[in-house]
Amino acid sequence: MSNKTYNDLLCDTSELIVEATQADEAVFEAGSAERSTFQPLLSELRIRYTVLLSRLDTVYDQLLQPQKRLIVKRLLEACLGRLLEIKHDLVELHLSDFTYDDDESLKKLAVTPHEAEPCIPQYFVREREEEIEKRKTFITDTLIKLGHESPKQKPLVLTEQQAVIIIQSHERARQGRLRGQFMKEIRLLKEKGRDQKGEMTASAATAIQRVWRGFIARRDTRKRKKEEQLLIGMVLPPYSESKAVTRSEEIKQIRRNLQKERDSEFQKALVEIEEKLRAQHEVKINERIGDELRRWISEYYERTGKLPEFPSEEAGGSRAMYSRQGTGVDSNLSKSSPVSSKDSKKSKESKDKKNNKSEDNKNKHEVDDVKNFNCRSSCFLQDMVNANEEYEDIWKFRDDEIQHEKYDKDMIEREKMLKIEQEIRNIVDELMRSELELLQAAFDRDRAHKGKKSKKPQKKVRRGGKKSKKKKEKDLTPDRTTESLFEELVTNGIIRPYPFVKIDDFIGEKSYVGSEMRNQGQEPSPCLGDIRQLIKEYCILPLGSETVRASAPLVRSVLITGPSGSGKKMLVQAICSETGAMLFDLSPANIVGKYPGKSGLIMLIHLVMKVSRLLQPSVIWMDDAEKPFVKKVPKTDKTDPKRLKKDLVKIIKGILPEDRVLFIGTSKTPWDAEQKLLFQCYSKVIQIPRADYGSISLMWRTKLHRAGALSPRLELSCLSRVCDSYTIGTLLSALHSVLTTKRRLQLRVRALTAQEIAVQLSLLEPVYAEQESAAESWWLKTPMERKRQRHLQRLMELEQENEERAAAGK
Ligand SMILES: Nc1ncnc2c1ncn2[C@@H]1O[C@H](COP(=O)(O)OP(=O)(O)OP(=O)(O)O)[C@@H](O)[C@H]1O
Repeated sequence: MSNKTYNDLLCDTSELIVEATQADEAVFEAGSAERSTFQPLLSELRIRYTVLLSRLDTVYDQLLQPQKRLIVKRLLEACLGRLLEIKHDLVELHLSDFTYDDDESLKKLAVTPHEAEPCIPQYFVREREEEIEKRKTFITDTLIKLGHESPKQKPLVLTEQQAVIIIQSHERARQGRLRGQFMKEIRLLKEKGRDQKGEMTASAATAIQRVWRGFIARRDTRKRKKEEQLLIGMVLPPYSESKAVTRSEEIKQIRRNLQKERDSEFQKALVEIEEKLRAQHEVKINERIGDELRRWISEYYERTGKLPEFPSEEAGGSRAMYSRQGTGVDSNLSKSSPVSSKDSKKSKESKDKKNNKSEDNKNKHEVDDVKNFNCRSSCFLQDMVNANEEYEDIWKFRDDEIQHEKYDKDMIEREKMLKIEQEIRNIVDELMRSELELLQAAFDRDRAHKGKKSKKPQKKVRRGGKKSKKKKEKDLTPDRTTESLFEELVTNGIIRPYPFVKIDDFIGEKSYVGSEMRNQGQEPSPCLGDIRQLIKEYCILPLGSETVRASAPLVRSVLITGPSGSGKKMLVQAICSETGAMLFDLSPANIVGKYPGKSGLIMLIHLVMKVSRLLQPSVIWMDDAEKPFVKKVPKTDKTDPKRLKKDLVKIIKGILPEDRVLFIGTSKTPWDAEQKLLFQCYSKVIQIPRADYGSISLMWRTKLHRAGALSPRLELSCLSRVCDSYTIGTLLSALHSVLTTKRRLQLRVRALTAQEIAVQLSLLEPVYAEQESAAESWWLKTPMERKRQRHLQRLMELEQENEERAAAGK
């Protein structure tokens, strides 16, 4: 696709951003309202931002102009951040982590449920490709050095003679088989000839013709039927990448390479233009600012009879001094965002409410809290509006096709001039400050006053005081390089390599009736597709971007639970792969015998916390997460699982918003743990539910199609029905045992049947009803679920009270 395609797409997206942000601001203006009012509004906004995210991702991935890309990235990150904020608002609204899309909103925006699932921006990994590759190679090399991992198998290298011998032997075998077949046919013919005495008659020729024509006609009909079924989507096309898709991927890659070229040209130009401008203007600007300032100070002195106070650099320097003494308040400073002004109003309202202590009002507040909802203020909305306005002002109506999407020199010059002027102003300000101090001292001496203390040192002390409040962790390894710490953790098996898994490979349908059920007052059970979306929203999207992680609602730790084979490990690997994260394995079984003793444990925790920050984004993973908190350790367990019991909370609480570090626990039997301690550690709990019919059916269709084993003879719906108590992992292992190499070769002549898989499945373990009911009753004890139940109960009580009051009034 061409530059024009992506520029047009960006233009359209910009218009959609205006629509979305206006709708968003309207929601903020609504203030506090009933919970039911917010549901469709927030759901619609979530879908809008999801669509925007995927459009902006496409544009950012393919756009060439480097300066335009900077704005697109700002838009992309703001959109991502706002999407996460809305998600957390929806969670607060429903008091459930699962947020089902409103049917009406989907229809209104003409979006399918699949499109309403957020995509993972490609830049998360693409912009760090080299770094990720280097780290992977480092891990593999270290492991090979230690003899843990066998080196990759080298491709088979043959001499010409060896190759000829292999081809010859295969060719001779083929000829032999052909000759054998030929001889067999001759023998059969001879035998037939012996039986049928007499010559072939004309009726025999007709019989042959009839059979042959029938065969041809049936074959053509079958072919036409298949084509028609393919056209209307009743049958899936054979699993092979189409040429058009391959070609479009190639073109995309060419554009990405071109993008890199444009970017390096841009970076080079930034340096060159800055140097040139400095050489031309530095001295002149220096003199101009100096003269201006001196003139202004002397005028001020003449007007007021005293010397002005010079603001510090953080307070804006001489620019702030002009605006403060001149027109009054700086217009920029006074301009506050609609969102924040709303907030201040809201906070004023809430303060007023607090002051009112009458009994009636107290009651009303409680009712308000239960029935009403208030959206949290946004850190991203204003930035998105600003970036979009900037795009509209600078780029929307410009035709860059002529310049082949190269950097804009004038823009760089303007920006660099501003930067240089600011830098010089800071230097001149510093000079002026000392000149003013000298003048003030001389002035005071003249008037026989004691010199006033300047404010600057005082401020310094205060600021220093503030900083010292922050507790600094003791660095136990101050003299070691990151590389040596990295190597140590790899050697000890704490940092582990992981296979590349895409989150979209986690197969599952979404719940299509979720929103409808909620409207009817029932709580729907999520499907596997909803779990995939939740993992994206809580784990992948915040971890991938530094800006988003710093300002979006913080999720420090997640507990993923589910029976064996439900895909817990797969999800952890997908989180790491999609964000290019380092995987630290703190599973009890993995740390047995490593870093022994109390001091060893302190060192282990220190290393994990330090290196995970240095190599961020990082995922700290603990399998069998319930084990540190079990009440009684079985005697057969030699792993000392309680080693980390006391320190886990410390590790998790030590993750700050600016650290792109996520703690993930996975567990098969979370109910074995002491619940209070478990929930102290994990702020979010994701339980993988029993595989639903839709997800199982989708999984069979996808996997069998890929294996080339899908045929009309295979009863897919029957097969999906009998699989309903197995996890996807178990189903896949059954398929794997059925589809041996020999069976694969037979597929063309003997199609796979559901029975074959079902027989294999009967040998494997399903998820037993006891385990399912244990999981269900445990789920009711999770903090979010408890909160939801309390809320529902309070709502019912209030309704009852109202009814009673109404009855008493009558
Ligand atoms: N929804 C799914 N879509 C595709 N593959 C899946 C899905 N769920 C599980 N799998 C596959 O099933 C296999 C087992 O999954 P995994 O090892 O992640 O399960 P687990 O829950 O960690 O099991 P355990 O608790 O026994 O360690 C993996 O090959 C994984 O790819």
